[in-house]
Amino acid sequence: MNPLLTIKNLVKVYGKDTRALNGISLDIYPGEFIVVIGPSGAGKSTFIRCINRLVDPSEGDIIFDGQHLEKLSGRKLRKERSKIGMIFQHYNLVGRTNVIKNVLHGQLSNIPLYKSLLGLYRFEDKKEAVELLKKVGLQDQIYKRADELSGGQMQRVGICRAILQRPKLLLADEPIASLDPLSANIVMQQLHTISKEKKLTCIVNLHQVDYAKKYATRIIGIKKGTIVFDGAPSRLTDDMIRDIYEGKESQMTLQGVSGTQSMQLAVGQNDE
Ligand SMILES: Nc1ncnc2c1ncn2[C@@H]1O[C@H](COP(=O)(O)OP(=O)(O)OP(=O)(O)O)[C@@H](O)[C@H]1O
Repeated sequence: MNPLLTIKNLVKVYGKDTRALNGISLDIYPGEFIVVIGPSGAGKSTFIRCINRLVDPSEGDIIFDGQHLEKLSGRKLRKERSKIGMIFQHYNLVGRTNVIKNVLHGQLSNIPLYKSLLGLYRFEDKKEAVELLKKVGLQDQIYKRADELSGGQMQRVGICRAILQRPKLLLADEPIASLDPLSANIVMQQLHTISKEKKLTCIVNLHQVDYAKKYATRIIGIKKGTIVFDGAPSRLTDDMIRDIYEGKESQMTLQGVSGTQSMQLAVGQNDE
């Protein structure tokens, strides 16, 4: 099987000397559900954002679906980017717009501007938007304004919008970091279920190691801009987790059976 995404020697330097990524190389294959873990400041967000060029890399190759994304700009970049869905920590919904229109924004790059301004979305897009909203349990909120929803509901709309884009790759940058444990559990479960159903390739940044172990087909551990672990969740031992988070306080959360209790474990008490 050919990789969907190949990253070679990816380096990102912010300003003069903040080396956020220090030469990351890896292949990502269709259908993988990858969770990226690592302490705060390790470079997880920078890594995800370099893939869709929200952040411009300083060096390296990003070969997605046969295209060198690092070389593209303008229309060609927008075209390739439309194949990559993104889920944000703070949802990035249009608050004054209703739920279904927010989901339909996933199709903005595929319809002419005047049609989107007039709300003239295709029938099949509207149908799929409703089906997706049903799937995540928001069928009763379809015409509600997005800013009237809870954080967990907003993120479920964010997932539907990203899926309606019909992407080949889905990126999620700390999708549950702003949510309470119960909502986080629901959002992770739905993200995982929908991605599996749609056979999507996903890369998700998380602080919670327990979710990484529960859902990932492969975990990437990043520390100081370098990959320090790359493998199956079963291979990630407690000692390795400690090494990854050494000197930092991690948010390893142990979920209770109900998913409502969470216990914070501090790994390495010598926090800087
Ligand atoms: N726009 C920016 N300008 C300058 N430095 C930045 C910028 N964004 C990130 N950095 C720096 O790059 C490094 C990696 O940051 P990044 O946000 O990628 O890490 P992270 O692992 O996602 O952290 P967190 O889990 O806290 O979100 C950090 O030292 C950070 O301060």
